[in-house]
Amino acid sequence: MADNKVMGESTTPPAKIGILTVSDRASRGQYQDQSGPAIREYLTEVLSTPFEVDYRVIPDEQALIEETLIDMERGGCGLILTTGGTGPAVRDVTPEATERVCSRMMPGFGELMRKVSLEQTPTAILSRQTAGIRNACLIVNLPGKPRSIRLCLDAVFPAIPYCLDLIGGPYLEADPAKVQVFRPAN
Ligand SMILES: Nc1ncnc2c1ncn2[C@@H]1O[C@H](COP(=O)(O)OP(=O)(O)OP(=O)(O)O)[C@@H](O)[C@H]1O
Ligand SMILES: Nc1nc2c(c(=O)[nH]1)N[C@H]1C(S)=C(S)[C@@H](COP(=O)(O)O)O[C@H]1N2
Repeated sequence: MADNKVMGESTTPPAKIGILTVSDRASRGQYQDQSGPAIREYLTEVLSTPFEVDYRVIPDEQALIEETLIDMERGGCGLILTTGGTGPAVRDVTPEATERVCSRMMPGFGELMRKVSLEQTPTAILSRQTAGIRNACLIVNLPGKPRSIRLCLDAVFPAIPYCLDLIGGPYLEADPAKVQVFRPAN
């Protein structure tokens, strides 16, 4: 029994998680990206299963966002968290890129993040953040503001491991003291 557990643990590869910062200015080095590192810090804090990160910073160019999401998914990412480019400005195109590469959308993620964000700031209504599924990969948009990252992830993270189970993605467990993930008993 114990041997099986050790064998199982040693053969399960770490989950691969993409962190994609979409920001013209961060990609040009005009300011340092804080939102991507905030996502990585959050994952490190809450996840109790091993994971590795594919982190990239790119400008708000729809074709490039699509190519990068596809490349991350083909590279084995089972979860991709984007930040930035969800607003109404002309160059904000992350939701469009997400929709283009996904076969199915998961609108509940954006709805819940906007709900909790609106409790803190009225400008949350301006985020068009969404989520969707490409093959066995879940893509979730977060707003660009560094302070939005923890709030939004605290709201939707409980749903992410079970969603990944259902689409054949990587198995994730979280520290229950940090995030209570929900999985039905059967
Ligand atoms: N990834 C980030 N890292 C650090 N600060 C950020 C980041 N994204 C946004 N911000 C901060 O939030 C402010 C407003 O965010 P907003 O979403 O409007 O960014 P933006 O102006 O669209 O970014 P960009 O022009 O670089 O694409 C920015 O001026 C910046 O101070
Ligand atoms: N939690 C939270 N959500 C938020 C914000 C915020 O500060 N906190 N900023 C809003 C603002 S001002 C904008 S314009 C939109 C889109 O931001 P983005 O284009 O950087 O994704 O997210 C909104 N959602």
